[in-house]
Amino acid sequence: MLIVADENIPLLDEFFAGFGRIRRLPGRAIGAADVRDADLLLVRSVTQVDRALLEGSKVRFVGTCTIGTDHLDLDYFAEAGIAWSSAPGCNARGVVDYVLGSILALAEREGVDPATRVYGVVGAGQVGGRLVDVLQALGWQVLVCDPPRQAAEGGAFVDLQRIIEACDVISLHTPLDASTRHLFDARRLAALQPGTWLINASRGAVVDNAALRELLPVRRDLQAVLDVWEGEPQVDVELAALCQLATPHIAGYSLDGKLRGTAQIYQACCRVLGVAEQVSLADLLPPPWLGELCIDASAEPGWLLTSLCRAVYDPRRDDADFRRSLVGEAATRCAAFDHLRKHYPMRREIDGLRVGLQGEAPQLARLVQALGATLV
Ligand SMILES: NC(=O)c1ccc[n+]([C@@H]2O[C@H](COP(=O)([O-])OP(=O)(O)OC[C@H]3O[C@@H](n4cnc5c(N)ncnc54)[C@H](O)[C@@H]3O)[C@@H](O)[C@H]2O)c1
Ligand SMILES: O=C(O)[C@H](O)[C@H](O)COP(=O)(O)O
Repeated sequence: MLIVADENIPLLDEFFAGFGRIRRLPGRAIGAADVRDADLLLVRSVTQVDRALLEGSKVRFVGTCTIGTDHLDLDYFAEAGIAWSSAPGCNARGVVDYVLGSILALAEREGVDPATRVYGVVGAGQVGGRLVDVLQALGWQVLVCDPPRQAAEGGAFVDLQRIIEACDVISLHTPLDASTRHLFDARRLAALQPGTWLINASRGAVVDNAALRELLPVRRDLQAVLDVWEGEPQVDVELAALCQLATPHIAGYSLDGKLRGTAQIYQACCRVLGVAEQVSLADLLPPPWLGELCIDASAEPGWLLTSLCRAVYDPRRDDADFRRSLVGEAATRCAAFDHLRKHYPMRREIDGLRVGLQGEAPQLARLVQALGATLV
């Protein structure tokens, strides 16, 4: 069996060598000739997988080690009888850590207490749903907009207009499809309330990038955080310069999230091929560099919040690395975008962090648990 795989999928050998020969290629360069004799195709978000790539090939299973599926032509897969799987939720916690880190960075810069802001989460699935849980567990006020879930479940959802009118911080977590492309268009962007923080770690085109670039210089009160960009790996350099935080699509790039993505596709592959799973992610995850912290009961809650989040992840380093790369010709910048992602530094998720409290401190204990760290 021949497996064609994006070379940036971690643990390819550990999970897939048992199935056959692996042909590794840069994801953006995978072409029809490369996959013609392949049985399995394993990709990340940068490979468009459609009729043009697959017609005439032997491929019978496509796995994307990502949450997003907007690079897959699912209608064509159905028509051609090609099985497929994504990795739902694999890196959702990493994105939550990114959003929390961004909120804390902006709060520090602006001199505001994040607990006093009203949060709006647009899209409450794997990522947005986890974010809502954390914000609510912290005791912060959150409004949630998710029309498909509202239609299916009823309950306490609000519409987008209310999010725009009532929220100080708006975080976007919808899939990219025809209904969400430019969900935040020029009109909605202009309607943002004074001082709004807008965070997009979903897909670039959920926000009209050109409209945001036009708006930010005249609305200096708005603060934008962008992890995703229309036309990646090309990035609108002017827009990036106007953002408070700008990063190269790494919000979900925790090691745990990436390895989980590979493991989920391996499991899907085993189901499709009708073979028993032989490899377990638990045996392959290395221990975190930071395993345990000991906190005194006298600690101030705001300090603990920031310290725990930043001990795990602080997006300001990714922002700094990305800004340094935004120089030179477009081709150089595109290469730098991919380079930063390919050589992303080690980052773990907060649930691998054990926190000991010395003394009685119920408020601190609740905070540790709200963040998802393990209280010991
Ligand atoms: N930046 C990153 O590194 C990164 C990492 C992971 C996921 N993502 C992206 O984040 C997004 C969310 O991922 P997810 O796993 O939570 O997806 P999901 O499918 O689990 O959840 C998406 C939610 O959005 C809702 N939704 C759909 N249309 C909507 C609309 N018009 N308005 C409001 N809500 C709407 C859906 O009902 C669903 O509940 C996707 O675009 C995904 O590709 C980015
Ligand atoms: O959809 C996802 O899971 C994320 O956007 C993920 O971080 C994409 O990573 P990539 O496949 O581009 O390496």
